[in-house]
Amino acid sequence: MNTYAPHYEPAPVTTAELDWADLPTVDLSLASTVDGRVALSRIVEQAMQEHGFFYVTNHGLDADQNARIFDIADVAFSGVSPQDKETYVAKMKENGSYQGYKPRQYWHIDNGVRDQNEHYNVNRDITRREHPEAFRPFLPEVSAFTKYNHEQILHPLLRLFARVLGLPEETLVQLHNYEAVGETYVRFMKYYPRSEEEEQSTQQVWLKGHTDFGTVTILWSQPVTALQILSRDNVWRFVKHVPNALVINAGDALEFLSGGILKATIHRVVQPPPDQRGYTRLGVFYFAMTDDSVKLAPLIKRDGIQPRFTEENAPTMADWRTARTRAYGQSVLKKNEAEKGVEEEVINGVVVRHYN
Ligand SMILES: O=C(O)CCC(=O)C(=O)O
Ligand SMILES: [Fe+2]
Repeated sequence: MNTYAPHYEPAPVTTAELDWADLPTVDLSLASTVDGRVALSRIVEQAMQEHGFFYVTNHGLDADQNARIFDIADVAFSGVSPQDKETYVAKMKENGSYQGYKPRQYWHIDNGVRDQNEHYNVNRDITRREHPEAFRPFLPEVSAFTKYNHEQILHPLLRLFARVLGLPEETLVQLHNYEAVGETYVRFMKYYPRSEEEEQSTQQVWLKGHTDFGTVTILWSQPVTALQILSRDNVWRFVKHVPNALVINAGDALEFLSGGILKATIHRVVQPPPDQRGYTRLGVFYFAMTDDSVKLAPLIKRDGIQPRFTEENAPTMADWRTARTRAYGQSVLKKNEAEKGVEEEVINGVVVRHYN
């Protein structure tokens, strides 16, 4: 018998008419045959060129299993006392790691306004850290969920990305071992409604435009519309909720490994449309990174595309994620004089951009 968790009921789907990103869909049930993988890799290739994001459907978990994970996610916030959250806070500065709680208001957004979201981040090796007492009964399910994301979703996607790059199918899978030392983790994330003043001072931005640090991000679609991607025509477009689908994007590390062919797409979170304001927004993610020891040098080179690192100067996955985690939302960013709303910092010799 699974431990009881109160049901988290998300906001109803918005009826607002918005500028939606028209993202392609990868039906993962087709990945079991070679022909299927060839066809899907073409969809992935085009999706990555045109949008940098795509949906995944038929991943194998049903609507009830999906709802259960969101119920468990909410236990980390509604079911844990403020004192316990403090006890299990992440050592972002000391360790360059998000494992544990990222408290509300830890990040600076804009004009002195800080974020209104909290996370609970759990390494796929759930024994790496201790967990708040109220959350412990759910650890076996969380562990099964990370294993499922890793082996049944991440690995099949990495095989498709390898095909897109013209590499042997297992090339990227071999860099993402479930058992190896590395940061790949599940993030539970809850956003809280903000004051009118906070909305105005940040021009409705809840989470600045950024790229993810790792290789692949698996976002479990949820109904509160607020995620936007920066389209290739430089317009921010909303990602529409698709029930029980996944929203997939590449992060910095996959961009580096692919020699710049698979781009880490910039995305941000903004205030939801009027009919969804006043609700909390609960998210579930699987942030994949390579094993810590992997050097993020290009696996392939293509004419006309300049890789960000060479074999000599590439950081390891551990170097990159710890540097990014220490700096994110904390470092003083420099305004880019030429481009409005763009701020920059330099990490491992690479300019990292942030967008308002
Ligand atoms: O909340 C979302 O939809 C996206 C969050 C995000 O981009 C992140 O945590 O990196
Ligand atoms: Fe992100």
